[in-house]
Amino acid sequence: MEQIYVQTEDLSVGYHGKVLLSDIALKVKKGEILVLIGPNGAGKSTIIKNIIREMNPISGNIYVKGRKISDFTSKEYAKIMSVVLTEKIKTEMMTCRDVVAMGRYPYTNYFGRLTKEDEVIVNESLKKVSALDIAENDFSQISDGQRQRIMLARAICQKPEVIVLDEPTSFLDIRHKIELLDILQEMAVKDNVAVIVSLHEIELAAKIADYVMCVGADGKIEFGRPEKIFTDDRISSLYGLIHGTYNCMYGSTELKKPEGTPKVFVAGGAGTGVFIYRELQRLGIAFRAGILYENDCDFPVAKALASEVITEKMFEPIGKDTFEAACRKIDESDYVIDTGCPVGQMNAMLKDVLEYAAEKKKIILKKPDIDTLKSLFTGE
Ligand SMILES: Nc1ncnc2c1ncn2[C@@H]1O[C@H](COP(=O)(O)OP(=O)(O)OP(=O)(O)O)[C@@H](O)[C@H]1O
Repeated sequence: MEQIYVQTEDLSVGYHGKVLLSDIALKVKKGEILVLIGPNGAGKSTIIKNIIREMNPISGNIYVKGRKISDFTSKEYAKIMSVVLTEKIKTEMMTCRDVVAMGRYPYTNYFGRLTKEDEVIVNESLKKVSALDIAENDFSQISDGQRQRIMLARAICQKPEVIVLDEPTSFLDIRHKIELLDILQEMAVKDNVAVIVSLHEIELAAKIADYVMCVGADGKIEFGRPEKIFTDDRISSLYGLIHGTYNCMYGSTELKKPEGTPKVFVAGGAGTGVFIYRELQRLGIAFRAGILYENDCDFPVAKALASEVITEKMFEPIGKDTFEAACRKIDESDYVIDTGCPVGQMNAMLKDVLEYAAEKKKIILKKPDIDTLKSLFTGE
């Protein structure tokens, strides 16, 4: 039977009696990953601090296994829940192995002595986060990313039923970010752990979340499946994106489009345009792009950066109307960039577009490198 593991009821959280967030309706089952996303200062850590009992709710309740969290003893809670926070823990003369072993304390005897089995678990946890090589290093003298992995190993070592992590990827390089997410996924799927994690990398959140909680700067909270939450408009308004755009499907960001009247037409497609569009953006040169299908991999970047995109319906040959629309835009341009898009039956008219540009004596740049564009448009 599916079991709701962590759940809130009429929960309000905040500081010094002042409510920061209210009506927090959160639930996670065993084997599920809940990801908290939202802008800086919205309150993700505050929710997490209430779940891990570092703070008390202003009102309402949090339940784990159907029991109010305030009813658990510290040792009971430590056996169920492990926590990975970003803040530095103070340690004196402790090796990384010692810190990881602290995760076994809820299970050790009064003197905190580790059994052989505990030691095996400590080793396995160090191995899981690829940290065996730094196991004997002084914990206070390792990098931020290494420290984050050691703290994860400590949490794994605890063999929890719930793991709560606040921005665990913030200091990790891409390899270790992926490893961390892989570990969380494995804990959820194989070990049936309930995972609650806050992330700033929304592209990663979209990949591992079973459920997402968006915490808005205005205190608005939304909870749902990733496919409902991750829409370009929602993410744009959640983070107040004004200097660029975010594409949920590809998990990519683009900076803002160049302003001004476009004098460049980029004839691209099949991924040949992306670097040209971005270079024009860096140079601040407004441009038009075409003729692209909306399912072309150049399209999302062109849509984000070009002043205008001439498109054709998916899976249709480029039609006469679209060709003529492109020609009109070429008339208004001084330069036409041929990005070298392969031409086949469907987009055969792209060749005609380039021929039209030649007839109209436009300056045609064929597969220009970035230095050529730079010297042409900036004189450098
Ligand atoms: N100890 C505190 N006392 C009073 N206000 C606090 C305290 N800690 C945090 N806040 C405030 O509570 C709000 C939410 O902070 P919180 O750390 O929960 O946000 P967050 O969503 O985790 O942000 P970030 O993404 O930047 O880590 C912020 O306005 C912050 O300034």
